[in-house]
Amino acid sequence: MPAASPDSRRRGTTASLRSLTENARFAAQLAWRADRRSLLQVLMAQLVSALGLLVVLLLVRHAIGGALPAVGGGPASGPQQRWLIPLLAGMVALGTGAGVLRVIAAARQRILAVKVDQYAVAQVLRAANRAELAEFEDPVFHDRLQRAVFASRSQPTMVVTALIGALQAVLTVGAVGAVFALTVWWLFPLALLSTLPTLQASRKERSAGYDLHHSLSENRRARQYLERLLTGRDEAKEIRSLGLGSTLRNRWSQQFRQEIEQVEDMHRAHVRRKITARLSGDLMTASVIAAMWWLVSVEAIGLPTAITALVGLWQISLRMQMIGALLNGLGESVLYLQDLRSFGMAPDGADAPQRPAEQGAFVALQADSVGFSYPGSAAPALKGVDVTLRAGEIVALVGVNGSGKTTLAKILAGLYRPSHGRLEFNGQPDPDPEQLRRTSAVVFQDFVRYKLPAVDNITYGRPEAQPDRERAALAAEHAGAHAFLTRLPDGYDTVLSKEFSEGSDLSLGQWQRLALARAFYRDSDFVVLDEPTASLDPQAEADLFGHIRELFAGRTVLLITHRFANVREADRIYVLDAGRIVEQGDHDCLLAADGMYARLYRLQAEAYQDAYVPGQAAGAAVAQKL
Ligand SMILES: Nc1ncnc2c1ncn2[C@@H]1O[C@H](COP(=O)(O)OP(=O)(O)OP(=O)(O)O)[C@@H](O)[C@H]1O
Repeated sequence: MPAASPDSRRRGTTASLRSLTENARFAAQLAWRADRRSLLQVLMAQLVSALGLLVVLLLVRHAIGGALPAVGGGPASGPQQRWLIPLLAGMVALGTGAGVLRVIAAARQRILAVKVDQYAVAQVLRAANRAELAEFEDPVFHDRLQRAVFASRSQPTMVVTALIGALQAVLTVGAVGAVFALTVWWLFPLALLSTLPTLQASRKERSAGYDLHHSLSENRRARQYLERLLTGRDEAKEIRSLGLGSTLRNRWSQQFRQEIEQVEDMHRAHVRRKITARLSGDLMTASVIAAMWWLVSVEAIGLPTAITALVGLWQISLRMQMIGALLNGLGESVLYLQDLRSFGMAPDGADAPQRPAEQGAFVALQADSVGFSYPGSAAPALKGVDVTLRAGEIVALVGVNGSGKTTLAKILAGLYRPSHGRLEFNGQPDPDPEQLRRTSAVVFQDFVRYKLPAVDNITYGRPEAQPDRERAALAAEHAGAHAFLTRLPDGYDTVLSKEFSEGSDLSLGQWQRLALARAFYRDSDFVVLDEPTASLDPQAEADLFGHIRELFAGRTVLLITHRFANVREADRIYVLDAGRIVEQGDHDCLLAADGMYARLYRLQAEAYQDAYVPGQAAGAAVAQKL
């Protein structure tokens, strides 16, 4: 690797210094927004205690000056000695005051820390929530998200605490500097010089941890994923059934070992740097003390001044060591804040839950030559797709696995933007995806099971409105969920997870009915049903499709299903193959065309007919056919 030129090193240092100050300012803003009262109180306490130290040092000098004749065998009750007791009493009183102040400041600082944490995590959650769905397909986004989550947890607090500590140290150094200015001003730069090696070592150490953290992002995500697999309730059954536990644990250990090796290397380098810095710093301090000794012996300065200066030197060296240590932590934490900032922190009060569009907002939705490629995928998932949905229609998408049905539905529902071509909504080209999202209700193939009270699982369909239990019950009735929900231990208020006390769980089909109920509750003009009956029993499936026009009267329905019997009633059926529309029309027309739809339909119909042979077991019939 070529060595960096002095010029580029300087540029790098300036840039890192700039980012350090910007991130430090960002941390201060976080603290200000999170709890400005506590912040101000803590800062005031630091200022007052620095002033206290200044006064104490001056008192020390006077006290030593007064005490020396007595120590040296002079009169113990001269005019200077008479001040000694009140001086000492004053110092004790100042010490007590400083102690009380420290207790109050520490408590306020802890409260501030919790609030800063809460504020920073809330910002990340908000930013993650605002990200476009397509971003979740990108590993780089997940690395950034993971680093932002890490940075949001306790890093801002560490930075704020370190900044306050650094401020305290700087104030202390300033106070000691002021004493030096009044006594031996030339000692101050020397004292500062003795701390240079420590500061330099901190600068080198600053970015090493952060760089390592960056390089480990993907490794850590992989490890966390394995941890979720090994501890998740939903995964527990399959992992036990396969006996996969130790394989996954070994994989996890391997992943962790890589991280540990790199962390060890980094810390070995840190230790070497720190020891060298410490030794050279202490050597310099010793030289300053020796110089003082000589100056006193040639009577260039008095003993009280020398002693005060040494106390000051000790204080400075202590504080500068502290600043060095803080700069290490601070430097690293501040760099982490870069991850928070770059993830996109929103101004306060940014987004309220989106309000579904008013009824009657859907007239027509059209896709013209729409193409779509997932981020990082070479092959497009959709190519030149034209579809039209008009108000009140039931339109079906069919096709083999991976033909692009779900992708198209997500584009029509405003979850992805087309990569090519365009959408037209109610005659308006390129509609805002949010407008489409507000108009639609989607029942996903892999719907979310919220481990929350059942009623919330339904009313989350309209998060912006006050939950309406009557409407929730009606939606559940339409979805065939009301009966089993009322039988739960706590009815609609039962928490739907055994992971929480007094929680209950549902069968997969019951969960699917709940997802349907959520869509009914949302009451949108446009409803996307992606395999809405995959887990339903035949009766529930027949109930839904037998009444689909009544249940969704006045709404536009986009239906995706592999069960061809369920799309017979659709006004129009689009057949997708490898991302293209290869056929379209109603059921009869597509059967007459005798193309892909007809072939798939007959295949399914035959399987049902052949499987049922009166007087013979279905399995036997299928086996005979094979
Ligand atoms: N998140 C993704 N990232 C990359 N490619 C994807 C992603 N999701 C789907 N694909 C690819 O896009 C194509 C279309 O997938 P899509 O899920 O739309 O198909 P589908 O017709 O709904 O399939 P199925 O019937 O199995 O649900 C497939 O080739 C699939 O591999």
